[in-house]
Amino acid sequence: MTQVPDVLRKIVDYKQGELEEAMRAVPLNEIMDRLADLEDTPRGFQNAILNSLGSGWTPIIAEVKKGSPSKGLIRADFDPLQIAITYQDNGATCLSVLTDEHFFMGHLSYLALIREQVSLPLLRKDFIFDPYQIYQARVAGADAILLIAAMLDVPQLRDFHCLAKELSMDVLLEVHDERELEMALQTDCSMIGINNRDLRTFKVDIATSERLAAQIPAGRIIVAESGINTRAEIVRLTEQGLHAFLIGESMMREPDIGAKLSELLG
Ligand SMILES: O=P(O)(O)OC[C@@H](O)[C@@H](O)c1c[nH]c2ccccc12
Repeated sequence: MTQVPDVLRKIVDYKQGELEEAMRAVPLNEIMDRLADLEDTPRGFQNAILNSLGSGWTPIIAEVKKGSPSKGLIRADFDPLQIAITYQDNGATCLSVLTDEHFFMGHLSYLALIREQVSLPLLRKDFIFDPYQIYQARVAGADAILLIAAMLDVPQLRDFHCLAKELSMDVLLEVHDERELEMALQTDCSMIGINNRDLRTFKVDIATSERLAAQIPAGRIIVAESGINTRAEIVRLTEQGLHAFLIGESMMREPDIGAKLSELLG
């Protein structure tokens, strides 16, 4: 992990401690028991995106996000369930739920809370570096997980993808530059997310999506992530080959979240 950006390094170091604590509180064998007791199967995250695409609907993965290290508190009146319902009522295809507590003000329990009343597929948005977190995601109610190329190596990406698939979850594999895209293309993850936010500087440039999308062979679903604010940007990115859009902040900042989502959908 020599090239891991500083922020990411800091986050992973912190989360290592959190993970050890979680494993003491709920050991893996207990998670496995819960897994065996699960009655519902995951909702197809990737399929939902394909279905939207097939019917000419812009696939938006709407993010339930209270804050972030770069922006601090984004939304003070934060009711994760109400936000998820609003996203569903206004045409989101999938939801992304931040489950990191310390840096993003999220919580693992939001997945189950939302899952009970909202039928859209849910992505666990977190920093995954251990198989325990993948089992934990499934038991908590996730239908898909995020894997970040900047903090993993190719064998880990392959193994974690495999494990997610065994648990019937989909994977969104996030890249930010050519080196990470190269890694992603060495796996058979079919959904690649291009993060427009540079984790070294926090600068956002949606041209990153356009540049990297052009280098992805046909057959993969390409998701533009971060910094998307307008319908015009979505239209432009669609013309450049982007298939789906992961959007948080620009909706979280609006008093009327549903109206903003409708505007983004065009
Ligand atoms: O709020 P934005 O700029 O619309 O971005 C959403 C999402 O892409 C961003 O939250 C994100 C992308 N990759 C991540 C990895 C971890 C935590 C968060 C993220």
